Amino acid sequence: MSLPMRIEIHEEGPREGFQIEKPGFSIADRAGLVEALAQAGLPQIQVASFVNPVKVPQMADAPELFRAIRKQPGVRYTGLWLNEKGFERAVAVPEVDLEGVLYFYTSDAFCRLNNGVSAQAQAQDQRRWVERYAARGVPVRKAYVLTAFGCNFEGAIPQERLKEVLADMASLQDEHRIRLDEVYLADTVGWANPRSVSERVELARRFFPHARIGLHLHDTRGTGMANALAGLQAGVDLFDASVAGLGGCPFSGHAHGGAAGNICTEDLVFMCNEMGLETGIDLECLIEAARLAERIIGRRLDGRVMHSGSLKAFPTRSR
Ligand SMILES: CC(=O)SCCNC(=O)CCNC(=O)[C@H](O)C(C)(C)COP(=O)(O)OP(=O)(O)OC[C@H]1O[C@@H](n2cnc3c(N)ncnc32)[C@H](O)[C@@H]1OP(=O)(O)O
Ligand SMILES: CC(=O)CC(=O)O
Repeated sequence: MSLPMRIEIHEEGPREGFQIEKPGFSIADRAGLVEALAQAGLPQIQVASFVNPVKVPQMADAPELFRAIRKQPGVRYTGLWLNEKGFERAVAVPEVDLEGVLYFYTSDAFCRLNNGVSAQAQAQDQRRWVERYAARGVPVRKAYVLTAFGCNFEGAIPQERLKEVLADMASLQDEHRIRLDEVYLADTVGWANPRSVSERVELARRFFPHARIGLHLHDTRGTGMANALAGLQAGVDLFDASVAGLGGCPFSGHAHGGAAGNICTEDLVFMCNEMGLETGIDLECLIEAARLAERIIGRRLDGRVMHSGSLKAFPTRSR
């Protein structure tokens, strides 16, 4: 398959990144980071989640954060919620660009920890979410399969299990006469490898031939960028990523307690640029945003290009 020429990258850092850092980062700093990311040309930024503040205190001030951001036209500022209470809290904040997203899990154990229900109950509940969103006039175009490759509690997830989940999603789509335009495979805890990425993207395409397949990759075990490349080679043109490689789910059972960040936005943009793939993102401006994230967090972050610099400093290099 030929490489897609234009790649769409959605930024997850303000939500994914800060959900796993210690609580207490100021609204002003986090709003400033969101603004810097928008300035760099990220078309969609996940700002915060509306989850149980007892479980994730880092996100307790999501409404205030959304309100503090000086928004830039054309950028979508999104949020995440996992239950009705969270959705209602998000609806009450007009600054949130609401999108109806469905979440399916292959791993029952992870679903129980993260979402408080079995994977089967969660899948069943997605039917009710379609109705909830319809009642609020929020279109449902997007679905995620979490732990689409593996899970620290259940181990490697067989393709057959992913197939079951995709088949269920496809039947929900038919039952409710909706169209999932974007179907994301999420490697929640870094179990994917380049081969499984190409095989599972292909599998997802068989169930959703008209949808764009997206990838939400974590670089827990160092295969993140190789997995992204495998995605590109399989024709994927839609990625979630996180500035400076921040991120990770606090409920995913990391063996050593460390953050297991998403693939790094500026490293992905750098790779795309060098491969001649268009992202619409200003890399130098994004590197500055990553350095801002590092100053806010107060320790060296995992991104590579933010430390090495891009190749802009070498103007005579022939390509
Ligand atoms: C892969 C990823 O990175 S996903 C993002 C990372 N993961 C998460 O953020 C998961 C966080 N988990 C949660 O928010 C929760 O466990 C949920 C939403 C899944 C389920 O919530 P539970 O805590 O089991 O809800 P439950 O219905 O038992 O409510 C317990 C209390 O929390 C409150 N609560 C529950 N959800 C929310 C919410 N979204 N916002 C505010 N308060 C909430 C309830 O009102 C209740 O309060 P009370 O005791 O004063 O009555
Ligand atoms: C929504 C997510 O955060 C997805 C994941 O990491 O599995």
